[in-house]
Amino acid sequence: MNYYLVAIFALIGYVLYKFYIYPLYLSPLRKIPSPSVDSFIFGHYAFLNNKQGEAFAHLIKQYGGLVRLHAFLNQPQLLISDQKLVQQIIVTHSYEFPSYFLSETLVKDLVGDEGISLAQGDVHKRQRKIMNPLFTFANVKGMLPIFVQAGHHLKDIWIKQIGNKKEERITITDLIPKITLDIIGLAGFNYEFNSTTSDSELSQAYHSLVGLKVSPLYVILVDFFPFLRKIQTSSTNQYWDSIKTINNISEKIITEQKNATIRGNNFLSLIVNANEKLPVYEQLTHSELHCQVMQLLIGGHETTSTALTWVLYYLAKNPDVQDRLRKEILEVFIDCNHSPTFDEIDQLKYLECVFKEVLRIAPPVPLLTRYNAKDEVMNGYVIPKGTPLMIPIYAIHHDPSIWGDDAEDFNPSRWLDPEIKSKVTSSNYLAFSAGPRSCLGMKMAHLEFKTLLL
Ligand code: HEM
Repeated sequence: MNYYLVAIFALIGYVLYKFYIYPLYLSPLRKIPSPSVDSFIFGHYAFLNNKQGEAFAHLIKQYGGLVRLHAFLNQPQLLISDQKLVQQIIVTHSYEFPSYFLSETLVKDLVGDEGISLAQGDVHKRQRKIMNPLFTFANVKGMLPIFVQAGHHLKDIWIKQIGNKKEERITITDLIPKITLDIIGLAGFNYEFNSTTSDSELSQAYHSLVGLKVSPLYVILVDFFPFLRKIQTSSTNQYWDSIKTINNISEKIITEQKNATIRGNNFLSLIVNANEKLPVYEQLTHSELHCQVMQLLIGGHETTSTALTWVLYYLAKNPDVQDRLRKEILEVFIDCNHSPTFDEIDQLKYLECVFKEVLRIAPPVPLLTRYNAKDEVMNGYVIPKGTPLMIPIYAIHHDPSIWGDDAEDFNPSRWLDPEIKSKVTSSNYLAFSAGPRSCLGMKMAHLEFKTLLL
């Protein structure tokens, strides 16, 4: 009996030490400024769960560029907005700060564990060396007809909705993700989702996967207890069925591209072509290629769709910006039926400002997460290896010390202001991140966004 009691006390003592005493009173991180912890179990989670971007902005203002926060069971994390540290983490010493995922298990299920965003160190360098030269404007220019056609399609559907039903309001949030999914299908791997008219098998599987409602607690617990995903429920069945369908179709797409005698100008074809010319030890393996399909699908459509949705919101709220943009576009495109060329789109300087401004005020990726692979010293504090590090893009993009007192306003003209231009760096404008892990599809997003707005 006494042994049981000792065991129970030892367990309670261990839990108290690991999840309360050590993180809050003994860890070297305790010296870093932090708001008081309001929940023994959830740390700062309740506070951060609500409007996270604004909560981070508030913390930075109050505590500075390096702030300690506590996640579930008080596990410490750092919020880093100090520009020198941001530069070190994502640009100069990027490979010493690998990506951190709240649930690596779920991410691996979803995109596979060999795609570029999960690859680390030398594997990432090798994958990036192959893929980087393919995501250029030269290749993206060839995709312009896909963007133009998608833009016309979107316009036709909206005109029909407004015209027939005489509606004053139409819902735009349903259609934009469908259009960007269709675009990445064609530009990414010559696959027709046709998601505005009918749901293809892949589109159904993809939507059923991303539409799954998963509680944040489940996301955390699944890394500790991966078997939770194997318990048969309607949600886990839907989860595995969708993953299986996506994997089967990705496999079919890759096999088709590999066997094709004439290859197109989509990213997968370009990758397969480049890959074949490399010595075997440098090539992407079959399963690495397989993972890139899901990678492009996820990276390449949710983000652009979010940016397009926000820009339409801000244009609706700011008719003066809308008028100025329309005027600029009409000056270049006198004939509405003329198909825009890359050079014409490139002339539209105010459109460029609108693009940059919407990604500043509403960045589709509002937070970058990393951890330090070895012990570090940051601003004089010792950071034990393995500490989760968060770079709050949204909060940095709303910092008045960089963007001025109107940081909260949608003001594309700020990008014409030489003072603001001189302050913008790769450590404070992070819509596409920066350094070796910066967005691979930035140029595509750029041209796709602008073409759809025309
Ligand atoms: C407005 C649109 C987009 C935004 C704001 C955006 C933003 C980002 C950001 C911030 C990252 C870095 C993530 C991190 O380090 O954790 C990233 C990575 C990535 N993006 Fe994008 N993205 C966009 C569109 C696209 C498109 C269209 C594609 C594909 C065609 C794409 C493919 C990727 C890939 C493959 C990575 C991983 C790169 C690596 O780890 O080396 N993105 N994106």
